[in-house]
Amino acid sequence: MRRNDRPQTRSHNLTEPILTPSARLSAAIEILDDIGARRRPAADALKDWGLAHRFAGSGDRAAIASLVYDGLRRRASAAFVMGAETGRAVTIGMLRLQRGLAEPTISGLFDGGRFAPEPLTEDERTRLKEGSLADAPPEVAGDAPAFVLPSLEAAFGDDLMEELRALGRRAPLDIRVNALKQTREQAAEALADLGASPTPLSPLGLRVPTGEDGRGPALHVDPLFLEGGFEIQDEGSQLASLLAGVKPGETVVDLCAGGGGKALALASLTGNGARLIATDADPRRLAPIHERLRRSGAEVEVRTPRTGKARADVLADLDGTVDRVLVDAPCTGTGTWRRNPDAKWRLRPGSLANRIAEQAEVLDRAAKLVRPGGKIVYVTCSVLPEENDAAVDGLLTRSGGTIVAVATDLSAVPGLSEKVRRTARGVQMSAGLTGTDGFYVATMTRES
Ligand SMILES: C[S@@+](CC[C@H](N)C(=O)[O-])C[C@H]1O[C@@H](n2cnc3c(N)ncnc32)[C@H](O)[C@@H]1O
Repeated sequence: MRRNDRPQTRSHNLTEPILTPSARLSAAIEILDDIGARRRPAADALKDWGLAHRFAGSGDRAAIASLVYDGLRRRASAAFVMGAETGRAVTIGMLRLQRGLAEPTISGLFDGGRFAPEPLTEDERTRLKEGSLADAPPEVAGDAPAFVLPSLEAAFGDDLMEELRALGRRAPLDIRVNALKQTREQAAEALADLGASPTPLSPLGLRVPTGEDGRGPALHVDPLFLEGGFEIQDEGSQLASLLAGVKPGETVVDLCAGGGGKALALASLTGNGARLIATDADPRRLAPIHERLRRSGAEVEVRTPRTGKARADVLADLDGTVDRVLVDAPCTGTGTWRRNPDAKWRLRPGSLANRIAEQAEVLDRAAKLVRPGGKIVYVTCSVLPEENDAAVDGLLTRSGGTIVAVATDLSAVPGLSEKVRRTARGVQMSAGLTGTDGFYVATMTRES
């Protein structure tokens, strides 16, 4: 159905703004202070602010969220330039570093009027004019937690600063066209009024332009989305699905299926030609998959564990028989900092250690499922070698030689081979090199 033949329920359908740009800045400052003082997730702080300010329109809320997330993207560097870690300092520094506003424009917004932030002080003006990151340490200039810097250096080498800067930018808004419903060209035509254009690497992807403040159209209420014509999925996640190399006729287990992003992609890629079985340790994470399957026409057998510990039972009949096991592992998500900047400041050494233990657990489970000659495809959205090559090495060692690493076939994605970073065991996508989230993919096979 062509777009203009049917009711239009989408586009930038946010309510008229009620707050002035200055009042939105005051709100963002308040929320950033709340996040800092109570160490709470940004989403919770934004929700609470919205509940306490019900008069604000959805357009206001979206703009304030965009300011808060931009502030989090540049939290360390903005604080360095402004010489303070308050919500106000981070917001002012962010307006210059992230949004490229000059001091007079920022001064104009901080006019001290009703609901506006207090006027800039002399010190703030000077810092805005003269402040620089030239003397900032890499973790500050690159806005990353200091404790993961050695891992990031190991991952990126000489490209460290370029990659950190790329991770500090906003992510593009990408969708994966559902090939079970239409071609990419047909979807692009249907979404032409949004300006959707092909993604650089994924043959299934379309990129939807966003506004100056990073806000995009409300795709989740788009008629084509509601008909199952596309899913919102970063290009890197689409590429990881393609690199899984699933072929029609195979029996495939998606061991960490979560809400089903990759399971849906695999069904679409194979034209429902593979036997796909999806499960997850957490039934709540799996729950959205049912509605997504209905919408998309994807055929996936979902096996829901009664509790986390019961998941082994739901797959017990498949041990030693599976052609391909996709392990889209729980990870720190360091490769997704562009879209989830809150996560980098919430990351702790303990949470990294927990994810590494979970990765070993799921890989061991995958090793039991795969048949001799079958493949395990290990995927993370992390750029930390501890969660990537080291996790693969761990399984190879524990398997006593029965599981071996093989090259990941990149031929499904023209142009990727020249762009992607090769590691000892797999391939690493990154914001700097492939322009995607930082997905890692490694392939292993069972020899006997
Ligand atoms: C990266 S997310 C999966 C995302 C999903 N594949 C997608 O594309 O939308 C990782 C998932 O692993 C699950 N998980 C964690 N430990 C697990 C385990 N031991 N066995 C199976 N799943 C596990 C988590 O509940 C989480 O949903």
